[in-house]
This record gives sequence, structure tokens and C-alpha cells, in this order.
Amino acid sequence: MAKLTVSDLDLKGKKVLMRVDFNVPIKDGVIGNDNRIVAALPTIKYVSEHGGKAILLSHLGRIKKEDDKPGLSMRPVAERLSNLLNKPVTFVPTTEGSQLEDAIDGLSDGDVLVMENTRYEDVKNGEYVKRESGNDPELGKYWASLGDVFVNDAFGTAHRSHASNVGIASNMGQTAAGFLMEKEIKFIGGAVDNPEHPFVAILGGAKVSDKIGVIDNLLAKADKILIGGGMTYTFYAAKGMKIGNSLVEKDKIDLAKEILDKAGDKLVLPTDSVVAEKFDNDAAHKTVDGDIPDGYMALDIGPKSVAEFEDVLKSAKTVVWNGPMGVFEMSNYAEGTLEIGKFLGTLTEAKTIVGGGDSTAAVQQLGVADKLSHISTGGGASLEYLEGKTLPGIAAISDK
Ligand SMILES: Nc1ncnc2c1ncn2[C@@H]1O[C@H](COP(=O)(O)OP(=O)(O)OP(=O)(O)O)[C@@H](O)[C@H]1O
Ligand SMILES: O=C(O)[C@H](O)COP(=O)(O)O
Ligand SMILES: [Mg+2]
Repeated sequence: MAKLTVSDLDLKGKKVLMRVDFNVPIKDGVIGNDNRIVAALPTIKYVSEHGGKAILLSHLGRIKKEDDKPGLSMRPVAERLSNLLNKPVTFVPTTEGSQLEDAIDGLSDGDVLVMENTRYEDVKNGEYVKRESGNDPELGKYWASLGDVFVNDAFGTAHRSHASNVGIASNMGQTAAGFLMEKEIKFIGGAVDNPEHPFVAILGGAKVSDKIGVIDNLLAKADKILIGGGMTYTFYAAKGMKIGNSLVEKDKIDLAKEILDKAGDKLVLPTDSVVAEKFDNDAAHKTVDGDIPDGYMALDIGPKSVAEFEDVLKSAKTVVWNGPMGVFEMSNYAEGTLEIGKFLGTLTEAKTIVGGGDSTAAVQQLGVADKLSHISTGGGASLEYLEGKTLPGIAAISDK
């Protein structure tokens, strides 16, 4: 059934709560890639041009202790948004209370406000209370009380059932999708509901425990699953190989074993890796086959693996990629990601979809983004969509 969208709403003079996914790569207050902000502009502009007062909520990174907060403030994001919109954006450095409420009361029609990172609510007085990430009912109710209507444009967060998406929606009469949400559902749905085969999924990155479970479900849908990046070494450990100091999720090793047994040759692991003595671009590094030597950590897939992956990809008709093949932020470990990205760009007969905050940053930074069919703002979200799961953020949007 069709979903209610922002264009179905009467916005004039309304306080429009908008959940966006501004979870962009950020380091020392500097935004690495603003694709997710740019992608939300059409809905923000639409709300503003139609006389709505846009009140934007987003998370940024993950906050588990007080110390995580300063580096994950929304302030630089609000500044970037202001530059992109070419108009002032009010930033409120808090997520609740009179400062926020007064700022909202002071908005004029067409104004845009960004509040502080919704995950600041996950840590209160030094305690990890997960009010946002645990969908605390009081928090969703409170945020809902700040607006008249709710627009959810955060496709990237649609796989989370958090206070700022599902919580607000359950306290609002109606929730509408934004244009980005609508576009993503159309594109990803079109490619993966009935994918053209061979269908190859590429899975890398660092969120091993989050995403390893996805593989199990993907086995039923994809013809091949290529594993790279930090995802690799939990599988190496499951095979009894040496992993040195590489990224590993110890409590997922058993699951990795089960997946390996079930997958047979559907799952393809890298056969060589670029290994370094430290997590540092300038550390001594080399390429090794198989086992990761003691004292080294694997930070990229090696050239043999790239060639083997390309051999699988060359006949693919649908490719979905989430998670970089290595620590592409450091030039010495960017090659695997670059080569795979470049190769996908040559597959003109295939639908090639890249999803994820860092994956998108990688293909854009490496200059291959415009050769791909679709760059999705969803990482985990696009994967779960791909698995055929109902995404709670989408389910909470009203039908037309
Ligand atoms: N071998 C590795 N060891 C450690 N980190 C790695 C390795 N390979 C890739 N990474 C890191 O993985 C990170 C990206 O993973 P992540 O799972 O967040 O992907 P994503 O595309 O951002 O998806 P999402 O949107 O779900 O976050 C990058 O910062 C990259 O440096
Ligand atoms: O980057 C993402 O996948 C989304 O913004 C969700 O972030 P999370 O994995 O920290 O919940
Ligand atoms: Mg990421």
C-alpha cells in the first residue's frame, strides 16, 4: 500500500518534526562526506518553502559514555546544512527542556532548526540509559509533543526502532515519508524485491556483530556473498586461521562457523590481506596470503582477493555493496575498496547499488560514485531491506 508522503500534508504555519539521518562520517568536528545531508535537502526545502517550521532530529555516531558526546555534537552538521541551504539554521545544543522549547516557539514559518544529537539521550549523568536507542516511551512522547506533524526522511535509520523515529510516530496521529525515504524504497525495492540474477552481495566494514546475522538470510537471496573489510577476520577465526590483532567479534565466531557450514561456496572470503603493525597509515605494512601473522592487523584485502572478487562480479546482474573492503580512510589501505569500486563502475549491464555512510563516502572520495546505478543513504537499513525484513521505521509511516 502507498505511504503517506510529505506532499500530502498541509504544512503552512505547522511545527514539522523531521527525522533525518545525518549520521555522517565526522572526525575532530570535520565532516568527511555530506552525502546524507545533501540527500535530505529536497524534503527540508519543500517543508520550508511550504511555510512549515522544520525541526530536525538526527543521531550521530554511537554514544555510550559522557566522553563520547563532545566529538559527536550536531553543531558542525547544522553549520553544513546552513551552507547547503544558503540560509540560517538555528542549532539548539540540547535535546530537551526550555532552551529547546523556547527556540521552537521562536521559529517563523519557513525556518529550520537542528537540535542536538538524539543519542545524547542515551547517556544521562554518566549512565548508559539508552533512552533514544531503547525507544524510551516517555522520550518519544516528549519529542512528539514538540511538533504538529511528523515527517520521517531517515531511510538510513529505518532498521532501528528508536525514540526519534518509531517513538515519535507512535505518538503522532500521522507520520509521512519524506522524499528521500520514498526514493530509497522505490530504488532498493525495485532492485531487490525481484533481483536479476546472478545477484552478488558484497559485505565489509566494521559493524561485524550488527551485520554478520544478515548473511544468514542473504544466503537464500544472493548467488554469491563476497566478504571483505573488518568482517573477514571473524570468519578467519571460525576457520581456525590466525588473525593477529585484526578486528574480530569473539562472540560471533560460532555464528560465523554455522554460516560457513551452511554457505558452502556461496560465501567468498579474501585469500590475501594487507597487514600493518599498527592502526596507522604510516605503520610498517605488507601483503600476506592466508593467516595474519602475530603482531599485525589486517587493514585491507590484497590484490589476489580483488582479482577473485572481480571474477565473481563480472557476470553479476545485481550487486549490492555495504561496508568498505579496508580502512579506506588511510591511503595505504584504500586500494581494495578503490579497485572494487572501479570495477563495479565498469559493469554497465548490472544494477549496482552501494549503501552505507562510510561506503558512500568511500566511493565518492575515490571518484567512482557516478558510475554506479544507485548510491543509497542506508547501510544497515539497505541490508535489512535486502534480507526481506520489515523495517520498523518504514512500518511506522502511515498508509495513504
Ligand atoms: N580490516 C578492517 N579493520 C578495521 N576496520 C575496517 C576494516 N575494513 C574496513 N574498516 C572500517 O569499516 C568502516 C565502515 O564500516 P561500516 O560498517 O560502518 O560501513 P558503512 O558503509 O558506514 O555502513 P553503515 O551505514 O551501516 O554504518 C570504515 O570506517 C573502515 O575504516
Ligand atoms: O549509519 C547507519 O547505518 C545509520 O545511521 C544507523 O546508525 P547505527 O548503526 O549507529 O544505528
Ligand atoms: Mg558506518
